Amino acid sequence: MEKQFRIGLIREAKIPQDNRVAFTPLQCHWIQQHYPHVKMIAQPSPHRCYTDAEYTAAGIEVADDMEHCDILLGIKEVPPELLIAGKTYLFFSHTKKKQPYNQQLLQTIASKNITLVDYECLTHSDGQRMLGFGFFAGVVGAHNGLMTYGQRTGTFHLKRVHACHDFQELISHYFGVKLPPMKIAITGSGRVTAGTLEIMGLLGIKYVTPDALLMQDFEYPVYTQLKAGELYLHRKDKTYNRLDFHHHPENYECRFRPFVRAADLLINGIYWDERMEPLFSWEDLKSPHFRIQVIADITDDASGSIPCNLGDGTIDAPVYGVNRQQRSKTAPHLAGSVDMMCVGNLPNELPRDASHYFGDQLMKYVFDELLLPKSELLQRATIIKKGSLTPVFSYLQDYLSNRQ
Ligand SMILES: NC(=O)c1ccc[n+]([C@@H]2O[C@H](COP(=O)([O-])OP(=O)(O)OC[C@H]3O[C@@H](n4cnc5c(N)ncnc54)[C@H](O)[C@@H]3O)[C@@H](O)[C@H]2O)c1
Repeated sequence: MEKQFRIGLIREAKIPQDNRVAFTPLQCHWIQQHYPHVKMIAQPSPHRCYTDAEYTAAGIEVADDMEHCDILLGIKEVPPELLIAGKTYLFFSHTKKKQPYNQQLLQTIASKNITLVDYECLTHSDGQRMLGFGFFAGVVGAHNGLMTYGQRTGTFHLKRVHACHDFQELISHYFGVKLPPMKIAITGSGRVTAGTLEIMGLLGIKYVTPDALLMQDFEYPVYTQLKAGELYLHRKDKTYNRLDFHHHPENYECRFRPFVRAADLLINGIYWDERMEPLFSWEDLKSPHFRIQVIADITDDASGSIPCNLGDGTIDAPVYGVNRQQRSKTAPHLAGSVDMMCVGNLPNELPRDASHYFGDQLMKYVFDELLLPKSELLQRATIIKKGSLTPVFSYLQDYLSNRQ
C-alpha cells in the first residue's frame, strides 16, 4: 500500500492573528478525493475565516498535533517557539531581504533542522511569482478608495468589504450603486491591478486612454490604466525597456505628473523599488492645481511611490488625511488635505475568497511538486534545507550567523 502523505494546515499564531489559510475545506476535500494517499489535517483555530466545523463537515480531520505531518502549510511567519524540529514548512517568511524582525525566526529554523520553502520564492522560469494575495488586495483597495471618495464627496455610499460574507455578497452590493462623474488613474499591471480592474468592471466604470483622461471631461465615471511603460521613460532616449527598467529604475523618469491635475482618485498598484522616482512630489501636492482627492495606495510603502503615505492605517480605520501644505496627518475628508487609504493587509477584509484564490494557485502550480521525492521548483524556493542554507540563499549567511 502507498504510504500516506500527511499535509497539515497550521493555525496562524503571529499576533495579530491572520484569518487566511492555504487551502479551504472544499479544496482539502477535493485533494483527498483526487489523491487518495494524501490526508489533510487542519489545526483548530478560532481566528481562521473557515471554521473548524466547516473543515469537519468537509471530511477533514481537525487536530492539534502536527507532529505526524510530512509538510506544514501556513501563511504568515510562525513564531519561533512554535516551530516543530525537523519538519518541512511552507509560509511567507519575509527573510530573503534580511528583514531584521525575522532574523531570530531564520536562526531558529536552522537550529531546529527545519526545511523552509518560502511561497514568495516559488517562481515561474521567467521569474514571475506563482503565489500571492495581490488580486484581492486590488479588489479591496479599489473598493476602499471608491468608498472613501463617496464619503468625502457625499455623493454615494459603499459598505465595508469585511461586512460582506464573501466576494459574491460584495458584488450583489454593487447593484444600484450610482457613481458620479469622476476620473480615476490606476497604476500598475500585476495581480493587484488585475483586482482593481475587476472592480472597475463590476461597477461599470468605463476605460478611457491616458490621453483622454488628461484632455477630456466626461459625464460618467472613467478610469485609465498606466503601466510601467507609460509611467516611466528612460531619461536619455525617452524609451522604455522592461528588463532595463527592472535592473536600473534610477535611469528612468516618472511621467505621472500631468495626472495629478486631471484625476480625482488615484489607485496605486505598481511594483516599487527605492531607486524609482515617486509618482509626484510634495511640491506637486502644494499646488492649487493638485486635483486628486483620494489616494488608495495599495503598493503601500511609507514615503515610497506616494510621498504622502505617512504610514499604515488599519482595517478598522483605513483612511487618514494628509495636509498638503504642512505634510502632516489629519482627520479624513478635510479641505486642504488628501485622503490616504494605506493598509498593509487588505486581503484580510475578504479572507475566504483570498484563501480560495491562494489555494487555487497552490494547487495548480505547486501541489504535485510537494509529493515528488525531488522538485527543482521547490529546491529553488528552499531557503533552508534540514537546517542549512541552500546555495541560492547562501548570501543570508551573515544574517543567519549574526555577523552583520
Ligand atoms: N496593501 C496590501 O495589502 C498588498 C497586498 C499585496 C500586494 N501589495 C503590494 O502591491 C504591489 C504590487 O503587487 P502585485 O501582487 O500586483 O505584484 P505582481 O508580482 O503581481 O506584479 C508586479 C508587476 O511589477 C512588475 N515587476 C516585477 N519586478 C519588477 C521590478 N524589479 N521592477 C519593476 N517592476 C517589476 C511585474 O512585471 C508585474 O507586472 C507590491 O508592492 C506589493 O507589495 C500590497
